Amino acid sequence: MGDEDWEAEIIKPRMSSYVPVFEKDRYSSGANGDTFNRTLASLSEMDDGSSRRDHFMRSRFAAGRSLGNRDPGESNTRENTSTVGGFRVGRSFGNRGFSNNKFEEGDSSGFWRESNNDREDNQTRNRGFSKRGGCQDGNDSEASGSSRRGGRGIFRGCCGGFVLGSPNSKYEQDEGTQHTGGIFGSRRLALTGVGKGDTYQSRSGSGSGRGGYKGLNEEIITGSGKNSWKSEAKGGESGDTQGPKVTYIPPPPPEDENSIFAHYQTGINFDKYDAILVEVSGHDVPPAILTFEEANLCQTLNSNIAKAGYTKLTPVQKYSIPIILGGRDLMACAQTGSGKTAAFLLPILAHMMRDGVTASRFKELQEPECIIVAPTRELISQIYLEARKFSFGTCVRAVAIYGGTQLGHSIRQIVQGCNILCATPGRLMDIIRKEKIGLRQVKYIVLDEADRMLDMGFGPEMKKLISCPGMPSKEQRQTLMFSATFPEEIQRLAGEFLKSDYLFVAVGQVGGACRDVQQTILQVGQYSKREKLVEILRNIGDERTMVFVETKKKADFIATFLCQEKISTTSIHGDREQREREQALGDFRCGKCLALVATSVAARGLDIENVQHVINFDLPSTIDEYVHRIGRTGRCGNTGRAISFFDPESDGHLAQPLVKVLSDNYQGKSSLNTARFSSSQAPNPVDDESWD
Ligand SMILES: Nc1ncnc2c1ncn2[C@@H]1O[C@H](COP(=O)(O)OP(=O)(O)OP(=O)(O)O)[C@@H](O)[C@H]1O
Repeated sequence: MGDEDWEAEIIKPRMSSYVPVFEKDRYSSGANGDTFNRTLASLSEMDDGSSRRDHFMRSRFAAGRSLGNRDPGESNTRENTSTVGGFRVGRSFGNRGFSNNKFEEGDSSGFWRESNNDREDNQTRNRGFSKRGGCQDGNDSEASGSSRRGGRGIFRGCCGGFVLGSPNSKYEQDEGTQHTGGIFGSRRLALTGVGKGDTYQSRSGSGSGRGGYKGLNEEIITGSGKNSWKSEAKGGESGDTQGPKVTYIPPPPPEDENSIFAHYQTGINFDKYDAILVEVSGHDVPPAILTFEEANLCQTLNSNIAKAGYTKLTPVQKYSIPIILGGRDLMACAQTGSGKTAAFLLPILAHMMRDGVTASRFKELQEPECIIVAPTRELISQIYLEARKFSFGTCVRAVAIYGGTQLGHSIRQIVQGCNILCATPGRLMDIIRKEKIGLRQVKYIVLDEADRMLDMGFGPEMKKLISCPGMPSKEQRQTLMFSATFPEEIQRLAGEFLKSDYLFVAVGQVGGACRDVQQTILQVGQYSKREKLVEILRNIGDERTMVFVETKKKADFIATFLCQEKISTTSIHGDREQREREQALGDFRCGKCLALVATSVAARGLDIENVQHVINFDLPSTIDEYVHRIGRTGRCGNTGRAISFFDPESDGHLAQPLVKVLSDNYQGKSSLNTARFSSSQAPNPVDDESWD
């Protein structure tokens, strides 16, 4: 594609922008609280197209909020409170050029064009494959569809290598779908070659599988590792109906204080959070706090905060904590890695301490006061660990329940006492349906990554949850929704779930990428991606990298490929057993594997120390997903890098929003919240994934 073609591509109006409703008297604030009046970010500064879109989106937003019995016109008069600071504009677009976010090679498209000779490329690959050896012909039938998982045992015996049933070009096209026999045949090899021992074994004592793949005496009795929330919701794990029965019991997390409070350091840009503009929309906004002391938390909480290494609030915490302490419903949107979890956990815990809840294993029915729902098992697990950390030494007990683990284990965890229930949607509904918990005491519902849950089709389940028998009405409970992106559907949901006087906190640019992540886009054709990936990973050396691909099969394939290239790699995706997923994360966290190949299942929320790089081997189908993925690096003031392979053939629809995200990050506009990119027009990215 020539430059002209490229430009033609990027100006195609494929995505719409979004502006939350901040109209008159808008004033904004930096997270450090000095105030100034600011006129509405001038829409006229924007091009006509975006102004029109923004106008459109504002109407949508107003409509969404009116669902909660609001006067439909109210959104336009909604008070907006903020303080100032404004974005530090120091990342000068002019002076530093693209030093923070790179469009390499500076052609008019701004994208770096890799020299790309497909024929040469294919030849190279041919050589590569034959050199690697281990390639076997055919036998695709073993790989096919539903029999694949049952076939793991068969493949276990394979000695690895790729199965090639076709020339490379065909193979490349099919790698995600056709040759799983080869992929799974080589899975064991992949991780065996990589792992220097099996961390899982040492944790669980079960399974002889190497490097995360299913061991011979694997406990899981399932025809599928894919225990989607849907199957669970139908009783899939309960044993009541047909479906896989999962017996995996996750190893308990370490209980010593050092492990509970283990944390990584905030980065050099942590203090720059203060310069981020914060907007609060709604009436009677409580003033932001500037220090933890101002939150007036009890001594134990303060001590836990100190032990966790938190000395200073992040912007989302400065605003959200007083709002939640004030009993208000909240929707908060803040950049990835900026401390949203503590922003909701701390005030909830403070209330619980004040109200005096006590977990007791002697209660006949456990009735949690707080339910936290998030879309993925790993994220729930992480939130649970945070809850356990902050509630350390208190009478509050947090419990995590999620799919892919034995239902009985979840129930046993609950009956030992449960004040804060952290759950994936499928498992939660299963437990509720089985009447293993009572809902009458629920005072707080937190929907983390709420937009993702909607994307995944959890909307009806979320609605079911709030209308379950016994669940206090929204007037009787506090409902909190958090995310780093903010599509319009979520605003509609907010109208249903939240009280009509809820507050909306937007930190930085809604839907914007974390500014501490240097973004690079490389134009790489499908057939050159693997070579490019290896080249980059070799240059990266010892630094931890997450590689995102589009499909589960491709994740295995690429992980295997990298292992064969002697790059220690593991993979995580929805077709892996939960045990395998946890082992993969564990291996990556502890540095045993330097690369983690993942599908979007790992795009959200995961907080892994020292992930210095994210590589989008395949770009996701939506810009929101892109923002979440690259947010796995550059967390908590640390810097990170994201490199994305852009294939004009398949990623054309992302060109325009990518350009916008990158240029917004550069410019450090003070006109924040002026745009975001709707994911609604893009295909749903979750088809290939299971999320419970
Ligand atoms: N005030 C603070 N001081 C120091 N560290 C903090 C503070 N707040 C949060 N952190 C740490 O920053 C990291 C990121 O926090 P968290 O996972 O809550 O971010 P997030 O905003 O939820 O990210 P994402 O959007 O990706 O889910 C965590 O390791 C957390 O412990």
